[in-house]
Amino acid sequence: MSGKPVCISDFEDYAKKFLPKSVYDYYRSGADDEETLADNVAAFSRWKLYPRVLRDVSVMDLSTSVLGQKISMPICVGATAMQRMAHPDGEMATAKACQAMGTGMMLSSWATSSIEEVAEAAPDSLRWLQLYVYKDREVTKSLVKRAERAGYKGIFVTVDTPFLGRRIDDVRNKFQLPPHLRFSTKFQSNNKVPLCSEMYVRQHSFKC
Ligand SMILES: Cc1cc2nc3c(=O)[nH]c(=O)nc-3n(C[C@H](O)[C@H](O)[C@H](O)COP(=O)(O)O)c2cc1C
Repeated sequence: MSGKPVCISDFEDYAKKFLPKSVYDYYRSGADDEETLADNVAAFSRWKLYPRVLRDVSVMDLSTSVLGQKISMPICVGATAMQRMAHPDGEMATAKACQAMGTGMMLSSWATSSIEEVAEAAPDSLRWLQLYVYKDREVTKSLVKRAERAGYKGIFVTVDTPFLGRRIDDVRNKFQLPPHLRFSTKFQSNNKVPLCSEMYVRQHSFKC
């Protein structure tokens, strides 16, 4: 790659060159044999955009709405943990970019910038909070309250992590959050990837 990255594979090459190996591996890798990761990539490549010719494209509008909020295009940023490992501005920079582009961002429960820092950095951005349901319901409640106070417009409850998938690269690298960073939810006392089975509800159902 020469010059600035222009497509996703360029960004992957760029990240591989500049990030510490364990950080790059965390962002890149999937669980076990990475079959689901490969399936997801294949699924995206099955989407085709059909060109339509002889249409008036002098004015183009990709805007749509999600959960009642207008966004400039049908693309938002999903929850992705520990963004300050890649850049000191981390999640705050992502929120600013989403604000500039007029689209939404979901802040991870494993963010390295706090709910309030992200809101302050991009006050006009459309923000949601991704939430794991903690066994300690007071912890869960306080996260929801903080998000509400900081102007987040919704909560996305993640229920697929009562156990974390075994990411082989992370096991090999003994991955943990670099010592200069902290999990911003403050409910994690060390830099190890949260022990989901200890902290989070495992009997997710409509009855729990
Ligand atoms: C590096 C990385 C970190 C992620 N962190 C979170 C997270 O903290 N919380 C969460 O609910 N999902 C997390 N996800 C899952 C994504 O939000 C998303 O659901 C998943 O990557 C599938 O979407 P995709 O096919 O567009 O990548 C993460 C994914 C990646 C690749």
